[in-house]
Amino acid sequence: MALDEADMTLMQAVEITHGFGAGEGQRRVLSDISLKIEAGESVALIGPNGVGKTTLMRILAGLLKPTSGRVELRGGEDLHAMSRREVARQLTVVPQARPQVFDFSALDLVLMGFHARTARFSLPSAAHQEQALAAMAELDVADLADRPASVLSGGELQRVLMARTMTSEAALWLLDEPTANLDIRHQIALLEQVTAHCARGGAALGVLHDLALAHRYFERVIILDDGKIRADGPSNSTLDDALLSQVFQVDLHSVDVGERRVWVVK
Ligand SMILES: Nc1ncnc2c1ncn2[C@@H]1O[C@H](COP(=O)(O)OP(=O)(O)OP(=O)(O)O)[C@@H](O)[C@H]1O
Repeated sequence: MALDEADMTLMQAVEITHGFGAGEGQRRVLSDISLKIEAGESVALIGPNGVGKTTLMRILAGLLKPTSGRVELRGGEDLHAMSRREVARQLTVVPQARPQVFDFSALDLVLMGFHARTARFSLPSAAHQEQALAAMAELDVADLADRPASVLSGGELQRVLMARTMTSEAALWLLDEPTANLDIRHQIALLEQVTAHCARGGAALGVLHDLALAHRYFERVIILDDGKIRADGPSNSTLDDALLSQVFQVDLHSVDVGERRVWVVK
């Protein structure tokens, strides 16, 4: 049975505006952001430092309430009125900031991906342990299962958090600079998981600074500049040299290498 449009839309943000601080001193960070993410879409969010990418991701994850505007999940439900557990059934987050991981082992952290669909305080089943270890193996961190999460390196923790995302039942993955701490092999392994997830009918919105990775692994690109959406469309057309040069304020020139595209500074 084909899904109707309401089922295909995993998230819709409507006229999101956000400022930090109160009253006269409030500093506007996001203005009038509207976007929709459909099942199957891989979307990269790019833009210069400090333009509001993480702020937008936190709002879309339900971790920050916008000054005005609304975020709806499947069926038009208001994200900011839902419980964390309900939200976790629909979306999962790899945060930019290193989270507080207490005394959990790396495996415990991955098993938290099952939290939204298991009874509170229940012990993980053998099947869940197996799935968690399989996700860890995909990202080359299975041998770290028993290591305390607090001692993991930045790149190891990043891959463990991604393995947690892979065990979640949530269709929408929100990834804030998921490749930031990773070497090139692990960047590719992680982004291939994103591609596979979207091919299975999931969706992902990922903040990236690497334009070549955005072009290769994401079908759609949103460019955020000065708190506003400057462009939103297929990667091939949105990642335009003139627009990128203007937004990033350096003279960028793209070079095609087979099907891949890289950017050099002129
Ligand atoms: N809690 C806060 N209180 C006040 N200002 C904040 C807060 N969080 C973020 N900001 C400011 O909002 C602006 C946008 O920050 P944000 O982290 O969203 O940018 P970003 O696009 O993700 O940047 P980067 O590429 O450097 O990660 C910045 O100027 C930042 O200093």
